Amino acid sequence: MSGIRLYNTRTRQVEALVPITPGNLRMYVCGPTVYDRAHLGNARPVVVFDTLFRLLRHLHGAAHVTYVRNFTDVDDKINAKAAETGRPIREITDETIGWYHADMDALGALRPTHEPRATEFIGAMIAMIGTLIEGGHAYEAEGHVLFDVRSYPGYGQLSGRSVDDMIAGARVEVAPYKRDPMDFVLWKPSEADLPGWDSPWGRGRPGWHIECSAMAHELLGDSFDIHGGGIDLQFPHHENEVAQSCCAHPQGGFARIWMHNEMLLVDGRKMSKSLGNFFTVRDLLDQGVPGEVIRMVFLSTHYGKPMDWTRAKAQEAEAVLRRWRGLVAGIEPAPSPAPAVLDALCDDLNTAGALAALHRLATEGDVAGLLASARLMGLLEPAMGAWAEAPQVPAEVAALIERLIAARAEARRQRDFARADALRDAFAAAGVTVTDGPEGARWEATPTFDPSRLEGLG
Ligand SMILES: Nc1ncnc2c1ncn2[C@@H]1O[C@H](COP(=O)(O)OP(=O)(O)OP(=O)(O)O)[C@@H](O)[C@H]1O
Ligand SMILES: [Zn+2]
Repeated sequence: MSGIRLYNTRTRQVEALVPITPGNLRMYVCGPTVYDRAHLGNARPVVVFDTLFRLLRHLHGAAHVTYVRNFTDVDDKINAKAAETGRPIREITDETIGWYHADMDALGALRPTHEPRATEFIGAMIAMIGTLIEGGHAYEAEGHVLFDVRSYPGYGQLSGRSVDDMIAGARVEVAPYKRDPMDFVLWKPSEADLPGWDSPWGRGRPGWHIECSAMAHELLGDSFDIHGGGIDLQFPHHENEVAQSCCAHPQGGFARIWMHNEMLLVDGRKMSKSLGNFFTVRDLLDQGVPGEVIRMVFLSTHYGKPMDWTRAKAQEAEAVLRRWRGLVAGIEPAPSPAPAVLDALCDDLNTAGALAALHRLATEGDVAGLLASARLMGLLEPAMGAWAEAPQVPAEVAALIERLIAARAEARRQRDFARADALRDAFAAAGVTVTDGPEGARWEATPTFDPSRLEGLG
């Protein structure tokens, strides 16, 4: 086997992944800012880097791979949400992290080795900013600390632009306290009503970029193997991370390989909160699209290509997964994944090629190989298959269930609890779960579905 090759945004070529420290592969991926449900675009890097994480664990052993994905839990968008809702920040961030875990678990994403919260690493950020000031790479002005981009000759290398081009092309915030318009904030003052920590520069809070540099350094060291995130973060976020980390720890190289996933688009534009053209992962799950289907749709396009979400893609993925789940029922997985699947994944994470290889295994009847290989990609896991076992409900039975749910609601309104309870018991006997929610009751047929138990109730 040839080992993993990955496209490195920094060098603009495909390179072999050779661990910096044998037996200790390290990956950092920028995680979410936690103030709202993740939209489907936010899930793309999760699935992409989870698939890479699984491949690395397979090749190097689970104990030899460290994957860090942070939570940005100090940010002006979070402050705005707290001001708007009157809720405590910690309550908002805790709730959002809970949602994030539930939604990404549903996509079959493994939890990273470490999920640091930025607020737990403020000390490391302050120390790093201090080092940058001492080294002549940052300066204090009007309670702010700014990074001096002209002090780092490598600035712009990751995104392939010169500082002067960036100034011309980017919307940079001009502020009187900046020496250069490209200089960016490491630390900013906090008014009394905003979260703040004591620092040598007064009570304040960190800028977004220093959060990732400090957490990556604390958990992974001066140099590590892979840094990932969406291509929308390449500039300025990742360019700034490189500048901060390489200037504070010049003995290290920070990230060796930079990997960027392309965007999930809606009508040709990036799905994003600011454009308002988004739907959440939870929306799809609530509509009955299984997490495994969402994962398969992502895997069917190479991470380096833009893609969109369509109903047709979801239906196609669902049909394939249903067929494969039928084929592997009761089968033990082969001891190892098929070489063709591994080769495709090692080739710059060619997930579309790997899925094509899965199709060939299915056609050739190698179901044990299909199962082992699919599981390497986070598909056909037993825990994710409940949806595929759910029986198909004929339209007239579905209509009967809807009528009975309405009848139960009516019985409750009439305080006819005997009738309401009889209907509840009948649903249970028929293997239909009914969940009451804010938008009314939702129902689902379970594997023990037996519509005959509903006869004579309507
Ligand atoms: N449309 C998209 N397609 C793919 N990845 C995306 C998309 N939008 C955001 N991401 C990625 O999601 C991850 C989490 O980002 P974050 O929580 O900062 O959201 P965001 O970029 O602020 O989203 P938005 O732009 O909608 O506000 C990042 O790696 C980012 O690159
Ligand atoms: Zn980051």
